Amino acid sequence: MGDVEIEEVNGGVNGGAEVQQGEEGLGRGRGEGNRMYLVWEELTVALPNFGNGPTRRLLDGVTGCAQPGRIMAIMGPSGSGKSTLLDALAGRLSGNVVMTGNVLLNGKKKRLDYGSFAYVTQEDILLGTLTVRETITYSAQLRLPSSLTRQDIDGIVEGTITEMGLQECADRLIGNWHLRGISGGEKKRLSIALEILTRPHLLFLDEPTSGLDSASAFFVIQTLRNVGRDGRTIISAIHQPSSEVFSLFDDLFLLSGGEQVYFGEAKMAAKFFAEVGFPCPSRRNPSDHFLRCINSDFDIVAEALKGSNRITELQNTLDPLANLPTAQIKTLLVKKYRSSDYAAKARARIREISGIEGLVIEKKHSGEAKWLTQLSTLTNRSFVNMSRDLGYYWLRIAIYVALSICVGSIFFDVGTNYNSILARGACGGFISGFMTFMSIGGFPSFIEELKVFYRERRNGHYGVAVYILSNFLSSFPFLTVMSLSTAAITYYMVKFHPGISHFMYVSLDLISSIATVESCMMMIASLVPNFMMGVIIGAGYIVRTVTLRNF
Ligand SMILES: Nc1ncnc2c1ncn2[C@@H]1O[C@H](COP(=O)(O)OP(=O)(O)OP(=O)(O)O)[C@@H](O)[C@H]1O
Repeated sequence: MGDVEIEEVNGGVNGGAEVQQGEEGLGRGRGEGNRMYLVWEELTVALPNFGNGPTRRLLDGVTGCAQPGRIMAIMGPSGSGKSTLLDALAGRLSGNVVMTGNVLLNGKKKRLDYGSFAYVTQEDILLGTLTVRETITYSAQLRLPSSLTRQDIDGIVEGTITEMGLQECADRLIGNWHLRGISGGEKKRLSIALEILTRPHLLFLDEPTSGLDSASAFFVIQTLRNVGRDGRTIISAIHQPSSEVFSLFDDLFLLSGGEQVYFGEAKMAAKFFAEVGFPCPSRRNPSDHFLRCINSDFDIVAEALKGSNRITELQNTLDPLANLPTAQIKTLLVKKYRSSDYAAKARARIREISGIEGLVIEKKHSGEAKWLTQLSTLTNRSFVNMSRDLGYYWLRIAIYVALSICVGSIFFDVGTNYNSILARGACGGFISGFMTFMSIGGFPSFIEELKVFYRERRNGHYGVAVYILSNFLSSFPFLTVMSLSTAAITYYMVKFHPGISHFMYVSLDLISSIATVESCMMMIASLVPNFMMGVIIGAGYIVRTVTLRNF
């Protein structure tokens, strides 16, 4: 695939001009500003087994580097450690693994801050109740500088929609458990669009083409390549790209079982394989060939099937791989690579990059949108999500109304004499208790929103405080409607007589009317998960800091 075609497509994206205009608005010209050189040396990630057998190495002393203006593919069979490598570089490893080795950013051993890079995860974590355009617009409002006008932001949003080929589905809902929405491939492209929106200087992508057809995969990687040309550093784990897609990558990092099989220029990988004795047949996709050489997961099956007609037939087509188990091929490749010119070249490149100093690592756009803008955007987004998600509040409101009618019927016109005091107390206790416990009904939707919060927080889109406050504000109208409707119905059924002078009646009636009481209870119930989340995140920070210091 030649560069001519790439230029043509690039020029054809009319949104590109708008994005460029937006970027100038951000004060970033082509190739200017924050350049990120990333080096990793002897990186090992181990999973301690705490007494039950040996420690498992998920990555085994891998070394490589990524440069601005270049796009790197991390390839390998399933389970070879691609996501683990991305997580290790981005400082996102989970707490149960131990990392050793160096990760240098612009020559310094430095942990990547929230907001200094973007990460597109393998799983698409989105709010299903929003449309594609709304999702990108809210994200732009949250992160782009408040100094940009509404038209500038709209221009950037439309440009990104066009770049990712999302025009057709721009006004369709993403979809959730009760709404059929956009396809898996469209969700994937939307996830990428959200992260390239602000043109991050360092971008990690975990399998950005999974679920995409070959044409979409080509356009997505081509867009990333165009983004990279502006001096951005792009690292992407990828599963078996087509030969056209493979040709778009500048560098290749090949992993198998956590071991480094190759690191260097992507176009030289085929030459390396040929030199070791495994040339890529002329009509085979090079990435297919590499993976077939190093995927040893099915050696046992192949051994068991040896001799059968089918496998012999298959073996003939696979020549020269036919007579060697892939575990041996992999070991040979790993050994040969270490002593090869490609490894020497890579080491020289790494030494050169490690010496680069003095480049400032600034945060991406975090904090560039004003706190108040973030608060109003998040509140607005959360309110729209709550009002469109049946499970968040509407189902509960319906249940509360039905319940108030039932309870009101039981205690209908219970009277105001001495004997009704206990009945009124029971009614109040039942309603307030039920309302409090039913708040758990909103949890599944809340958890979905929480996942989006985690993704955005880890990419530095906004802070914890602004999220908690926005969540509280957006839920306020629903809690009020819920409490007042329940109170009003029960109130009417039980028949409150405000003229009665007996203090006991008045106070018990007040409880049974519950407007104030459950409002408070519901608010507390809504605040508790938020508060607990704050505590968990705080504890996470402390544990993470202590763990990192230990390395
Ligand atoms: N935190 C962890 N705890 C336990 N095992 C882990 C952890 N992280 C990764 N692994 C294991 O390490 C191996 C490599 O996982 P990883 O997700 O990096 O592979 P991958 O190459 O990205 O695979 P795929 O292409 O299927 O996504 C897997 O066997 C996985 O189970």
